[in-house]
Amino acid sequence: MIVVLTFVALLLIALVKFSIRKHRIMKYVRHLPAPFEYPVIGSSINFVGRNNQQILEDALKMCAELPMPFRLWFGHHLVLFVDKPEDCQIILNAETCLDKSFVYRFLQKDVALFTAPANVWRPHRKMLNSTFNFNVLNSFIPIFNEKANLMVNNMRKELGKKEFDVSTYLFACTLDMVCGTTLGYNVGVQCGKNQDYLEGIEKSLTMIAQRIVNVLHHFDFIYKRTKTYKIERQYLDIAESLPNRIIQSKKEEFFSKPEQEQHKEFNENENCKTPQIFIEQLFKLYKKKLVDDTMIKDQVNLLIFGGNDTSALATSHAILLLAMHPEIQEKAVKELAEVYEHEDSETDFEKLSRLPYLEMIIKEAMRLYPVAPFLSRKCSGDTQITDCVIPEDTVIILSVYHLHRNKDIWGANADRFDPENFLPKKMAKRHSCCYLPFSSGPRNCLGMKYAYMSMKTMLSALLRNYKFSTSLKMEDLKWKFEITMKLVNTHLVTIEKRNFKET
Ligand code: HEM
Repeated sequence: MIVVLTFVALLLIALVKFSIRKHRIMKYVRHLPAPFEYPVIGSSINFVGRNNQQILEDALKMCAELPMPFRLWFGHHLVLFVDKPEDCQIILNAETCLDKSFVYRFLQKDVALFTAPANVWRPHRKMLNSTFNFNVLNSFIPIFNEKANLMVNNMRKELGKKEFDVSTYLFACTLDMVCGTTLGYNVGVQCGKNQDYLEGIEKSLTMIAQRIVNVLHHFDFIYKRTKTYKIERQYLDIAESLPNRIIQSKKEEFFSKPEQEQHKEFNENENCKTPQIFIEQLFKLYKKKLVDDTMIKDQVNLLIFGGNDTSALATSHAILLLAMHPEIQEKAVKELAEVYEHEDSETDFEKLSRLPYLEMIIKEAMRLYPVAPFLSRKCSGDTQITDCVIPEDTVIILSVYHLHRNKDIWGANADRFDPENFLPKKMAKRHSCCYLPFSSGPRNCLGMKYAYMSMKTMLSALLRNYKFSTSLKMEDLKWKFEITMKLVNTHLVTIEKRNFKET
């Protein structure tokens, strides 16, 4: 009896506290549109029992129907959706919006750059910025070449066969690339090795996404008692044990080197041929006591997760769109023919920089199908945007998907695939925050330049060797939320050998 009474009393206190807080906060945002909501639980009930596809469809529909900014209550969280470039610019650059929202907690990497609270993130970002500078990236090109060539060779077995999911090749290739450049280790996924590692990464991201959309599972004391938690843990263990083992052995290798080599700083002016592996740069920071073991593990694991999933998806979308638009595919191949002598010529930085049309294709693919359709931040202090003051503690969702399809910005044909949208003269007239596939501001994607270089290397190798076709149409495509925006249909294409020299 006492237990029940205590529970009821605590519940009442919590409710009163919540009502006072809600009353205080609502005065800032009451004038904004909102979907239907129930007392106390707000709109969260609308998401209960919905799967990852329905959740994404519901969220996209809600954002299309309600003018932004709009507000909703998700349990005790006030959530504000925005999509105006001016608002995105304010939010992504505000000191008060540098923290990530509560959903990033479910990635369970509290000290990685991607998830860390602003005070932990700030010094780390400063230290890690240089680990992705131009010369370091340039040193990765031999790894990109090797892995992309392997993918082209592996894909040969699909010649003359029926439709296959091209993304399976791209996921294996980007994982080999990102492990090669991050860990300095050949995981050999494209050679059939460590398949469980790739599966572990994919499945754990799926499980984390399922947790995000299941409100009850947000509470650790409930979630940790579920079967889903045990399965997620198993996949995470698989996904992390390989990199953790490699980190350990690389660390021993690094610290057994002579002292002067450990301290050797990367010479930025050297045209380096040896890849500047990310983990070795972290060991140098470790030696200076600027990072510890947990940070190294979290940083590396999340970098591999993030770098692999995003680049593989964006490149798969680009291939699928090119398969749907043969005339654009041919135009891209014409550009490649002006830069490369043969279908198997190696790529280098100079060649990649002479492929503006290919870059416009990648940008257009990410405009229509942004890998991260929503970005989320937590407001740590009142922040003025165009239509309201965002109160402290609000969760902000930037709808990149709607920003990228806004007809006022992209014109009446915003839903069509047209790489010419990215002609410099057209982009010059648009707001600097009209396009956010890599976010913007101080917390933008650290790997943006890396991603463009790796995606261009993969696409240029594939398009020089194969002609892609598909029976899928843009209107057939169905999407689901799995941390990133994934294609339900899968990236089904057929390939024919391309006669590149005759292009
Ligand atoms: C097409 C490929 C990629 C896309 C679309 C992409 C997109 C993004 C986005 C949208 C963010 C911000 C997320 C947020 O604010 O919630 C981000 C952050 C980040 N990305 Fe990427 N990314 C890509 C590839 C990569 C690669 C290849 C790497 C590294 C090898 C990387 C490393 C990072 C890191 C470290 C952050 C956290 C930055 C910070 O908070 O300071 N990304 N990325």
